[in-house]
Amino acid sequence: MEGEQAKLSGMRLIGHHVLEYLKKRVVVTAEFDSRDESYSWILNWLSDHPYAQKATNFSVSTTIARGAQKLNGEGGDGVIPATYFLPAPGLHFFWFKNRLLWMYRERVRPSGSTVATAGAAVENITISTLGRSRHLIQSLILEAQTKFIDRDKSRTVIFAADQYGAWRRTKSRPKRPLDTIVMDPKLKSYIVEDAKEFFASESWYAERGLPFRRGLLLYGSPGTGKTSFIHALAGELGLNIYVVNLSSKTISDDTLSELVSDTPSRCLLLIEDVDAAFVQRESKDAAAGITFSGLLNSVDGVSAQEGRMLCMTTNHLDRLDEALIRPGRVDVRAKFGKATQSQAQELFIKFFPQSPVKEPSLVVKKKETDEAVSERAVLEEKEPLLEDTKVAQQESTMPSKQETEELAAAFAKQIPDQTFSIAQLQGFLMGYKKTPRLAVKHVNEFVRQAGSAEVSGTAKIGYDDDEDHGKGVASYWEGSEEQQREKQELRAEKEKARRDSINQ
Ligand SMILES: Nc1ncnc2c1ncn2[C@@H]1O[C@H](COP(=O)(O)OP(=O)(O)OP(=O)(O)O)[C@@H](O)[C@H]1O
Repeated sequence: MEGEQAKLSGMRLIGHHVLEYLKKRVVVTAEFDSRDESYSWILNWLSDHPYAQKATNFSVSTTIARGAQKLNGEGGDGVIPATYFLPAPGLHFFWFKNRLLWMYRERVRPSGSTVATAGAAVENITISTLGRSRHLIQSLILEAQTKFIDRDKSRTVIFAADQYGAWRRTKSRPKRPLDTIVMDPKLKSYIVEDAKEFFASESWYAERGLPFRRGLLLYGSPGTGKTSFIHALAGELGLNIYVVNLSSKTISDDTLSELVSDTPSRCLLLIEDVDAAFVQRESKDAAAGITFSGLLNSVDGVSAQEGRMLCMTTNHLDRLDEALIRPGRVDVRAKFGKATQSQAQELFIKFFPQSPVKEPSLVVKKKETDEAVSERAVLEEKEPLLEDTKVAQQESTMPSKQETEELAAAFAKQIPDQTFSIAQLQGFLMGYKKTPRLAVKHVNEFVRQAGSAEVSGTAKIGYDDDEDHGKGVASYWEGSEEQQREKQELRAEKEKARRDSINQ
C-alpha cells in the first residue's frame, strides 16, 4: 500500500516537472516586483493601455508608486490629484501588437518580513505569452520604459531610502525653473556652470585618474532657499535627486554605503541638515543612525558611485567636522544669507507677475448714471473713503509693470537688510496674493511685529511649504487682526460691487 502511494506521489512530481518544463518551452514570462523601478514602468504603461481603460475589474490609484508604498505627491500638482486606472489583482488577458498576452497581478508578503515591516505587502506582476521568443515582451518593456522616461522629462524625480535600504521613487515634481530662486546671480551662475562643467568632464577626470565626483555644500539660515536651489539645479541639469536622511533610524553605515553605491551614475545625492545626525549621535541613541566614519567612507569609499554630485545642506557650518568638508569631499561651498533689500524687491516682482490688464472697474464706471455720480460725490464729501478702502478699490485692477516695480521698491525699502529669510517674506506675501498694494501698505507692521516676535518667539512667522521637511504644515503670516478685518471688508466690498454690476 505504502509502495503504491510513493509511486503515485512520484508520478505526480514527475508530472509537475514535465508540466513546468513544457510551460517554459511554450510560454515566455517576465516578472516584475514592486520593489523594483521597472514595476512603475509597467503600471504606468498598463494605466494607459486600452485594456485597463475598459477592464470591468480595476483598481484606482492616485500614484504610480509601488503597491508596498503608498507614497503621495505624484501627479497631484493640480487641485485634483491625477488618477490611474489599473487592472485589479488577478488574471487579465490583453492584446499587444496583435498577439494575446496575459498578466497576473498579485499581492505577496515579502519573505523575511518582520514585525517592523509587517503590512508592507509587495506586489508582483507577471506578463506571459505563448511562444519561445522573448522579443515581444522585451519590446513591451522597452515601450513601457520609454513612456515612463518621457513622462519624467519635464519633471524632477525624487528618490529616498526605504526600510530595506534600497532606493524608492517617492515623488516627481515639475522642474523648478532656476529663475524662481532669489539669490546672488553671480553665485547662482557659478554653481550652475560648475555643475554643468563637471558633468561634461568625465574623460578629463578619467585621464588624470581622479574620482569623478563633486561635492557641494550649501549653508545658511533656515528658509533661505538651499533645498529649493538644489531642486532647481537638478531641473536645470535634467537629473534626479536621491535624498538620504541621516537621522533615519533604519539607516546604518552599511545601508548608507549600499545606497551611495546604488545611485545611478548621473544624479544629485542630497544629504539635508548634515549636522543634525551627529548632534543626535551624541544623544547616545545607539540603535539609530550612522557613525561619522561610516559617512566619510560612504561618500568617498571605493564603492561610491562615480558621476554623482553630492549636495549637502546645513544651518550650522560651524558644527561640521573639518574632515567632512575638506576639498575633495566638498569642492564648492555656498552661503545662503537672509534677504538683502534688492532680493526682497526681486521677490516682490516675481511674486506678482504681470497678468493681462483687467479693468472691471471701468465697466462699472461706464454704467454709472449722472445721478449716481453726483450721489457718490456727495457721499464722498460727507464721509471721505477710508485709506484702505481706496487701496481696495485700486486692487480690483492689478498694477501695471511700472507700478509693480515702484511697489517692489517701496516694499524693499521697508525691509531691513539681511534680517528676514526669503521664506519669511514669501510667507508674508502669501497673505496678499492678489493685493500687492495692501502688502506694501502693511509690510511695516509685519516688520515691527516679526522683529518683536523673534525676540519673544511667540508669533507665527515664516513660511514653509516644503514636504521634504516632513513638517507637513504650512504656517504663514496671516496679518494682524486689523489686517484680517480689512481684508474681510475688502472682500465684502468686492462682492457688493460684483452684485451691483450684475443687477444693473
Ligand atoms: N532664495 C529663495 N528663492 C526663492 N524661494 C525661496 C528662497 N528661499 C526660500 N524660498 C522659499 O521658502 C520655502 C523654504 O525654502 P527652502 O526649503 O528651500 O529653504 P532652506 O534654506 O532649504 O531651509 P532649511 O534650512 O530649513 O532646510 C520654499 O517655499 C521656497 O520656495
